[in-house]
Amino acid sequence: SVIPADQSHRRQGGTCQKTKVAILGAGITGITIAQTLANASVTDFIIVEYKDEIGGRLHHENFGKGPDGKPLLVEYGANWAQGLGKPGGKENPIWTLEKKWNITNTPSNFSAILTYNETGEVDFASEIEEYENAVDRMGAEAGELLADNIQDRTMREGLTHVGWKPSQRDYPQAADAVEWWLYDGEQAYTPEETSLVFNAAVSNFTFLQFSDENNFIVDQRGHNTWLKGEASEFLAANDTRLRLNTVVDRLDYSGEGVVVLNRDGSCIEADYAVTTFSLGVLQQEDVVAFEPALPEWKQVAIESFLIGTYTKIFLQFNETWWPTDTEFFLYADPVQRGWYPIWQSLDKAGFFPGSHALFVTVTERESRRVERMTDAETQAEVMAVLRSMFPDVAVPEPTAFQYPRWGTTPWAYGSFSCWPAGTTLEQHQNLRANVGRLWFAGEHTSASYFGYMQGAWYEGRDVGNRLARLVNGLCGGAALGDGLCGEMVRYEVLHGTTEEDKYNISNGWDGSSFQES
Ligand SMILES: Cc1cc2nc3c(=O)[nH]c(=O)nc-3n(C[C@H](O)[C@H](O)[C@H](O)COP(=O)(O)OP(=O)(O)OC[C@H]3O[C@@H](n4cnc5c(N)ncnc54)[C@H](O)[C@@H]3O)c2cc1C
Repeated sequence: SVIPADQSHRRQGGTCQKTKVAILGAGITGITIAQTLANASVTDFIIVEYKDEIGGRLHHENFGKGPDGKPLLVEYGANWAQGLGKPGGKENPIWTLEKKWNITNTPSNFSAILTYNETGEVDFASEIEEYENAVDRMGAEAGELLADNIQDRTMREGLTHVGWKPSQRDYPQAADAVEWWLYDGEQAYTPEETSLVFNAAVSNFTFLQFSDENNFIVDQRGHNTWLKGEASEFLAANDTRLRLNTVVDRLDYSGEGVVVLNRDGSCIEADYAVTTFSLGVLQQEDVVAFEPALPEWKQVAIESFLIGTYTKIFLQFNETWWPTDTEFFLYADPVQRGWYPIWQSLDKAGFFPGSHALFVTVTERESRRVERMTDAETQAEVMAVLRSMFPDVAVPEPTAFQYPRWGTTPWAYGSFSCWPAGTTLEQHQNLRANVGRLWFAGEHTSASYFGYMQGAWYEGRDVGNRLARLVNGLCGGAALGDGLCGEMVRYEVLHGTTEEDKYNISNGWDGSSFQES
């Protein structure tokens, strides 16, 4: 029979360490929760982290050799501060922190782009303009759907409805490439798979509310430097409240608090626990076990939302043989949409001059495919594309070739979340809501900024504030979901938009499906 986590541990002779709040994960969300608690004088917390450092999906690796002979540090995870802010307007909190910790970065110029197909350079810049105009029209329509509580649609339908039909354009492959670059390349999913209302909204919150600027991080200390900086303001060096290299296996919330059982046999008994694990980790069967099993409304929410995979494939050469006066190269494959479409040169002023490096990005299905291939197999495909893009250049073999496999990384199982078509804000709220003393937070719980660093930061601050008020006994008589105090609202039964009496013959419904046989 299954022995409850805390008992099995006691039988091994251990005792659980007691704390008020167990923060599970030391990414942006976890560190921001701890900081918010510390600011509210709640210092009795423990942070448990799988990796050997703070940062989570702010994750870098060494690659090839930089001009100084040392390895180049490249970001496998978040690379752009997106939507910085306008003078006099609201600033993206992430941008504020990047500046505070002097993170080296450079503006990315998305209009510095050359376009290619299998025969070499071909100008299809007009497709970019056409797509961007369609997106403006689509955004206005999505706003009306939201305001009027009209049923959500897919992003594909939204684009079609305003006249963007890639397969009916003069050069469909080019239209596909442009659409992939500006949509899949941002959301890591296709327009067919994703929500019109909520993906239009997430784009507006970041790129209209803040600004449309994207700055690329090139800091050779690593992008996680700002987060480590923030942590250093409330954690001492070697602070025992930060447990690195510790994997959470099981969360038992059957009793008064939450028992966190770790793979190394240690355990923590907390008044409250908050998991900041990615949606990918939560969706994995048995990676983290919950005791008792999560309620139906929570499980359905976890199953409903999407975690995309976004793969940057890095290449380095002995020389820079590609044009140096641009930043991006967009490739329209004759057959396959999303086939090694967007290339970015790193050998540029402000990036890594003299590095002879560039990277190509793929998403979702193509990501899953390259993740299952060997480096050599992927390299052969990548080189074939480069050679068809640059037929007049004797393109040499790379001296270094490397890419992450986010879909199988055991502390992430994917890159960042996205909102599927066919669900509601209430369903998303169920992703956020606590289950008793077990809380949930992360970029995926952000309704307005999912997929972005700012989503993780805002959710961390919100849950940190709620937990601080609960621990400090400040939520007195607050009702469930009341403002910013106390537990979060949840929807145990999600109704569609169609009342039962509308399932009738005038709506084309064969009434017999609801009758007893
Ligand atoms: C490839 C890629 C590109 C991206 N590009 C951008 C970008 O350009 N701009 C942008 O704004 N955002 C970008 N993002 C998104 C951004 O990185 C995330 O939104 C943000 O970092 C998420 O922070 P988090 O704290 O919610 O989650 P995480 O960073 O995933 O933190 C969760 C932590 O939990 C830990 N953990 C997981 N399982 C366990 C376990 N069992 N036990 C203990 N610890 C565990 C993990 O190690 C991790 O440290 C990108 C992400 C990826 C992957």
